[in-house]
Amino acid sequence: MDATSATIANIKLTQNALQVLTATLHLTSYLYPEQALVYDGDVFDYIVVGAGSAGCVIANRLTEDPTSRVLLVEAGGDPPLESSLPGLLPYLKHTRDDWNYTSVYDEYSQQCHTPPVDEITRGKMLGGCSSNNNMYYVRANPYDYDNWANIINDDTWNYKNVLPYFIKSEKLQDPNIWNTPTACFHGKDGYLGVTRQYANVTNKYLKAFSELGFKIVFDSNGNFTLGFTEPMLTVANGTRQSTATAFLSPIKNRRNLYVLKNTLVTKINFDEHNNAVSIDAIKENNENVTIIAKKEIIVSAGTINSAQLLMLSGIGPRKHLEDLSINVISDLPVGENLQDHITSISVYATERVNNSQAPKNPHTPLPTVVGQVALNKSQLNPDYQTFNIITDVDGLLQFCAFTCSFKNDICNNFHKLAKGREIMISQTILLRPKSRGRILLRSINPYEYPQIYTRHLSKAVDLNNLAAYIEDVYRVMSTNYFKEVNATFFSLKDCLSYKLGSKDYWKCHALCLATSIYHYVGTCSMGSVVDARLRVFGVKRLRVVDGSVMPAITSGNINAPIIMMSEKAADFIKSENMFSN
Ligand SMILES: Cc1cc2nc3c(=O)[nH]c(=O)nc-3n(C[C@H](O)[C@H](O)[C@H](O)COP(=O)(O)OP(=O)(O)OC[C@H]3O[C@@H](n4cnc5c(N)ncnc54)[C@H](O)[C@@H]3O)c2cc1C
Repeated sequence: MDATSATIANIKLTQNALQVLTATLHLTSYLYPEQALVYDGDVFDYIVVGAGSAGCVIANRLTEDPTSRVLLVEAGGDPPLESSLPGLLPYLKHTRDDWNYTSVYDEYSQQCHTPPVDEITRGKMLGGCSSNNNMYYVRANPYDYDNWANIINDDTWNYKNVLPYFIKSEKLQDPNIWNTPTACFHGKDGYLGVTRQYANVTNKYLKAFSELGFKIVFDSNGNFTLGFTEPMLTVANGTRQSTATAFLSPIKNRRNLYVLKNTLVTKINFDEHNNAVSIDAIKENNENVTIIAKKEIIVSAGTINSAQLLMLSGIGPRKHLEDLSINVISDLPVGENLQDHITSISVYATERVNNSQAPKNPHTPLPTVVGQVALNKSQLNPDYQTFNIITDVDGLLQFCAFTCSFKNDICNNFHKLAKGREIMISQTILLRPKSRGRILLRSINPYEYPQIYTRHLSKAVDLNNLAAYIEDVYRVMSTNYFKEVNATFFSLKDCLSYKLGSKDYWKCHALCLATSIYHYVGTCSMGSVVDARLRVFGVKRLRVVDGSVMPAITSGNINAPIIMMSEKAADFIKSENMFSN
């Protein structure tokens, strides 16, 4: 068996062992709300569909009013132990807590992967993708929110109006940032625990990037974010702060909160005035139920599933719905405008190390150096982001073979070169892609996965930019530290028909080692599917609140922005329903 196949087999063994442990000992269930007893015809004030990053926040905030009965329905169950422990992150992919979607084959963008399609990991559990994401806490740039305000021609979402909601959600646990001028950008009374990483091993890499002229910033979520630093994380007290842990655990005994797990919502029903009045769902015992919402239904099923559920319910492009004999309630471009952040991987070996190291601490993610870079030095918003993970040969192999599913020959070659060296896995992320994908239903069966056309790098400008950005990071090879340790850059055999360092080489490299970082947004965009208060056009009492409503992807990781949006949406819902009963 080659090194790559052996690594995959080991990961699968460990995954199985962890899943059996969690399932038989119910190791995590005490942390989360109990399964609610809900029956056909039951009535609630609000129904929230999907307990992911957004849904948990909404359910928390709506149940602050003790007179509101809120039902939160989730297709998955409680997050397993390996979700709580940040260091066990690599074991979460391809489990029963992952929707395990794949994209439609595009003959172009995933040719160095096995299989040659996007594997689209999505959390299927309380907390959704916040329970299996990489935990980077990034608010993005003021430019992003001012851009949203321009696109929708409404100041509701400009930076000035969103900043208070980032602060509201946050519980920053970092004594150093509290003593800096950027403290005013942070919150201490929110639910979401946030810490900054401190790892000595990153110092020499930070020094190398600063030698290239990049600023070293201390607080990556302050007012000036361009430069290099160690990341902020949704980790506190050694535990992942998914929205399930942060927003549901502390309120699990609220009497007006009902959480129905392992239940798939299959349709939203409307009355003759186009009011959303109830949901159809299939419970874990396969019982079909219809549950009534007196005030509102909030769809927070994520960028893929919210689009699917709306279309199954008659909200979507008329022609597509009619082709499937779905009665059209509102003709809207649901499923279009799919956006994502694509990264390309570069690998550098630095100093010689003894790779037979002690087991890693399960409470901490791997040390990382993060950069946000604008090629044009007068620009204030970044063109690319780079996560440089410091690891060893085993970490590299796991990342290459399992996390990214690159082909065996690529990973085996990396393995050969990496033995006995410290490794920097550099992910370079195209922050504002021009390529757009879309989602279409495959059938009217709610269990059948939709067709996901990611269309990554389908616009030539995206590949050109990505190639330029990895070339920019490659300059690190010229720094003192990289020279001192005789660093090696792992060039790709598949691209060596081009001269290493040429534009064509970088394009070939960028395309081959391109992989999604799972930041799917945009399929129920503000301005085209929902209004600025996230109400679905053409119907009443129905809102979408999750990543799908972003009109343009933000220039950074999207979990913190989605939590911010949910905090803000909860205020919209409360204020609009204040006097209804
Ligand atoms: C592997 C990975 C790594 C990532 N890393 C980072 C990172 O480091 N930092 C960052 O900021 N972002 C990261 N992201 C992105 C970010 O976590 C997600 O974009 C965000 O969590 C999505 O939130 P959401 O509320 O839109 O949807 P989700 O969190 O996906 O929530 C949707 C929920 O709805 C449920 N659901 C769906 N359909 C139904 C239905 N019909 N009935 C009932 N329930 C349903 C789902 O099971 C899920 O729990 C990552 C994502 C992934 C997958």
